[in-house]
Amino acid sequence: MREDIEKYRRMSGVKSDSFQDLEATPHWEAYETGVQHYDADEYLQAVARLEESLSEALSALEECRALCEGPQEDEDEEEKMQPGLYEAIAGTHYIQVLKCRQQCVLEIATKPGRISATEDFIPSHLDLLQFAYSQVGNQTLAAECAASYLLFYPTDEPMLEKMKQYRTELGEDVASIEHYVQRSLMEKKLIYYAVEHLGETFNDPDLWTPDELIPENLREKHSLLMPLCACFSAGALPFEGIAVTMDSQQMNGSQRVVFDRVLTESECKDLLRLTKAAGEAGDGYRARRSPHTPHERFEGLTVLKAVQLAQNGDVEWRDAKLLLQASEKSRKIIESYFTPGKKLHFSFTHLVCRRAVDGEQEGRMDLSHPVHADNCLLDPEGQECWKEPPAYVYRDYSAILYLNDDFQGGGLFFTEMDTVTVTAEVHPKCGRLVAFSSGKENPHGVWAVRRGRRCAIALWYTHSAEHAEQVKERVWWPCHWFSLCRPSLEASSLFLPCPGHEWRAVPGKTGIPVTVRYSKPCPGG
Ligand SMILES: O=C(O)CCC(=O)C(=O)O
Ligand SMILES: [Fe+2]
Repeated sequence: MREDIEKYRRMSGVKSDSFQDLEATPHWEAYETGVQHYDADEYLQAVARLEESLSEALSALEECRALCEGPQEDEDEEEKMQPGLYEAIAGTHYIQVLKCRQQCVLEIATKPGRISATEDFIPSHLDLLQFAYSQVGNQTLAAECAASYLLFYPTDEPMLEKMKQYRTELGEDVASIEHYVQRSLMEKKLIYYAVEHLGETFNDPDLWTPDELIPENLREKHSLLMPLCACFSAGALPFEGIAVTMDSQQMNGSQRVVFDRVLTESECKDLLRLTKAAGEAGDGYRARRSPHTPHERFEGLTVLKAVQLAQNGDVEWRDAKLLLQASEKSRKIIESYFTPGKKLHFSFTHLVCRRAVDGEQEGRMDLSHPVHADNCLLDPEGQECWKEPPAYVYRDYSAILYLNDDFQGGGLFFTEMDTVTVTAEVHPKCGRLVAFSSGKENPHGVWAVRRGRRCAIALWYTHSAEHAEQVKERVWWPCHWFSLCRPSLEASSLFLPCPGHEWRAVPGKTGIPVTVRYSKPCPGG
């Protein structure tokens, strides 16, 4: 259904107000139209709608807070110790009321029908309003919004800078936000006291809570929830000959990059040979059509399947090995470029081809892959991307390593959150690796493949060891397949020996096997 809506949205003459959200609440309705006006540089309309949204949101918040009074249900109650009188009053009742009040901000920041909240909902209103007011020449109100924003983030440099410019024109009316912030801080203080001394737990819904207020042993956990600030500079790459062809700036976005010469022509040829097996025996969609469009056939092969095929003698070992090497090489490049010092695990690896179905290309309006983000559900009207299932929310970085260019169409493109304003395009070719963060900052899609077959290795990475790709971690690969053995692979206790070859693990100091010895090299090794 989402794809259908996206298709209608692309049709000429269809406007955003042709779609009506029957579940919208007053503040959400105002917020979404406010943001749309803001994005269209219509600042006068934007301020009106965002002011309305802010005031509706604050009154929805009051209503929600009022409902926190009265008996509380505690899901964990059974497991807790029976409270004494003091704990009963302080912990079981009062702290529960405070926690409930604190959670209200999540309730109002969650769009009806969604399960996750928009981060920083109230402060982001102030940020947008501050800019919009300054654009319409109302410096006094812009200053008020900046001052209100600073109540949440008192050390925010860009806002402090703006504040300096506005200072002379500053009005006094920041009272409602000041009250909101002060009251919330008092509540947090009490809750964190209960967390430290009464064994309470608390998921702080706000990003702006000052560190000093959070007990030291909880700080790191809180900061993990903060948005990741990735490093944009290329730095030295661990592989020679690889070039950065386009960076975020050249691609008009953030956390986007294109590398060339990651594979040689002959490596592409070998991997394309493997894709033939993907068509015949892969774990894509076999003879069925693409999951995205009936005009294309989609073939896929996972790493585990490639190994199984190699074991059965259906594909060459060295081609299966090349698939693994190429994915590891890409992982290293991307880790060193975007997150130096912070481990990126494989989340999923798929060798995929999209083939135009003969005779069905006339008047195609569809895309080979509709516009989407890789770790959240895009909501173009709301200019949001919901990090909730069925999206793969744990994916942090995405990459596509292209194998060929002998087809028509099939370009990768990035858009704004509206899914229609194209900001950058990447033309696939052998050895070209495009990588980008998997979130809402990078909506992307693939133009229809109108002729021929477009093949690539699609790669997704995660920081979360918990969500690391099971296949690669389960398979014990021969060490000589890599120039450097991967600790995560070495530490694995299951492995898949090459047929007829003996494998032996040599325990390291910690008892974890660190080396793999084998009696004879694997075929193709
Ligand atoms: O093949 C491409 O260029 C992009 C594919 C993609 O975005 C995806 O599979 O999520
Ligand atoms: Fe994608």
